[in-house]
Amino acid sequence: MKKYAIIVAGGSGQRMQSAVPKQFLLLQGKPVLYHTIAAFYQADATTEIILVLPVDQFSYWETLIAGLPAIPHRLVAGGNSRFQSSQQAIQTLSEDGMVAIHDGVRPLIDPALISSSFQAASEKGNAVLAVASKDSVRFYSADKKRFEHLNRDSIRLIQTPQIFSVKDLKEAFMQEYSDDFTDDARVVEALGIQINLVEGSYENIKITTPEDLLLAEVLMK
Ligand SMILES: Nc1ccn([C@@H]2O[C@H](COP(=O)(O)OP(=O)(O)OP(=O)(O)O)[C@@H](O)[C@H]2O)c(=O)n1
Ligand SMILES: C[C@](O)(CO)[C@H](O)COP(=O)(O)O
Repeated sequence: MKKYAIIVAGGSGQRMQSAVPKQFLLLQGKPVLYHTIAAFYQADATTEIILVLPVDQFSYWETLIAGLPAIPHRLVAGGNSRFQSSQQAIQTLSEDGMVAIHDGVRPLIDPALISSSFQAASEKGNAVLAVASKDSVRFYSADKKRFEHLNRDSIRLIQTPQIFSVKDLKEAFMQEYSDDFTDDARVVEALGIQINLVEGSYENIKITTPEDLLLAEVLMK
């Protein structure tokens, strides 16, 4: 089975507010993004890795990785939204197979979890990583105009990678954009396809705000 990994890193990192785009910040002396693609390469070196970056960051990225062990990958230009960034990469897929879409800023993904998730996706049609909430949860009731308690056992926090067939992704990303397309699973689900959640990892954090980088540095040791 042909495997692809689309690593989306086309965002602008507004919540991080760093001078250097967050995907290029260093963890253990290497760019966040390098750790991320290395995990997919380590999971299976035959996976075709597609890296989505803003086009004006292509040359900076090439400079950054020049002295590091080479990991084969190709670059695709990102779009204005995460949906568009995934879409641009999906349009370049030429063979049937399974595709893991993963946030470039989740560098702590475990290669073993990547492999087991590809296996789950090939058996069930798709696989989306998720973890239970460790905190109590409330949701806003627009009717009652207040936050109400929710049983946390009924909640899952969604992570990446999210793995689908090339066929389902190509069809899903022909749909018109909707505001609730906050992840690729929601786009595929909008076709009427059931999403198969698999156990993610609390270490698979997304580097979103400055304290996440400190945590990632500790977890990586
Ligand atoms: N137009 C976009 C927006 C986001 N992403 C990617 O989607 C992942 C998750 O998004 P997030 O953490 O929100 O990154 P940013 O959009 O960069 O951050 P922010 O929302 O704080 O601006 C990131 O790897 C980000 O680069 C992308 O490829 N293209
Ligand atoms: C895809 C994602 O990481 C799943 O948790 C998340 O939805 C990305 O959201 P963001 O607003 O782009 O950070």
